[in-house]
Amino acid sequence: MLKAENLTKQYGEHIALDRLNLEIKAGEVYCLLGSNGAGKSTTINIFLGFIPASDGRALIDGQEVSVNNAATRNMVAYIPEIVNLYPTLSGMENLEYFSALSGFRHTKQQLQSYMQTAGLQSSALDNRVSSYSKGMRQKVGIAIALVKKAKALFLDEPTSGLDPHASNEFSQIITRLSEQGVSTLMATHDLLMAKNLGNRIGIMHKGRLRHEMTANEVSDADLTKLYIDVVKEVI
Ligand SMILES: Nc1ncnc2c1ncn2[C@@H]1O[C@H](COP(=O)(O)OP(=O)(O)OP(=O)(O)O)[C@@H](O)[C@H]1O
Repeated sequence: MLKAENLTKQYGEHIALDRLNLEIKAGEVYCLLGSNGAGKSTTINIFLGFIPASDGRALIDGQEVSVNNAATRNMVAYIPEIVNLYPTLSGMENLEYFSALSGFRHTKQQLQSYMQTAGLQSSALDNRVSSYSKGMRQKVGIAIALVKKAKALFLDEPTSGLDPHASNEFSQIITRLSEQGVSTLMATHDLLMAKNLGNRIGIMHKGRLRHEMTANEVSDADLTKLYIDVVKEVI
């Protein structure tokens, strides 16, 4: 579903992403770990078509991503740490707006049911987004992904700053979406979350993917050690 082939991003002399090769199947949750500046957001931003690759290719469902490719953009949803919504509109109005922007027309009832699936309490639907917590904004982000029928989800440190309950709720929703075949690429600093939510884990350092593993082949302690060894360049 998602494929990176020798994906490279260079800023002048600086190589932010160095020949990344990655494949994520339908329904798979892939967690990218790595210290600040490792290249995680760069990878996500290229897949989203926000920035062009300097070399190599990013493919979504066999189609090559480019900054102007509306076809790949329509297949994806993006949830960053703080979901960008219109603060003076309500959650429902935001959902309605983003739904229309993606070319979908839904009844109010359908939109409400997407919000419900995303876990947003019905009493908050008509409140202005400026009053929403981080977790509530993310639920609207999930509802937008549902409305778009996104095939791939890109998450950039989505649970950073969420309380454990909100973070757990978020994981449950991602798991449900993955069971429905949605592929997820998530950048995170949360090793425990990567282990619990991810099917596969990659550790990046200085633009390169240094280690890849399936989540259930590694213990929490081993993952921590591996991570530290990679970022300290012991291995
Ligand atoms: N617009 C830019 N111009 C120059 N260098 C950039 C630009 N954007 C990113 N970089 C560099 O690219 C490298 C990778 O950055 P990236 O944001 O992908 O890292 P990251 O793994 O997401 O880090 P973090 O965990 O801090 O979000 C870093 O060295 C960063 O300084």
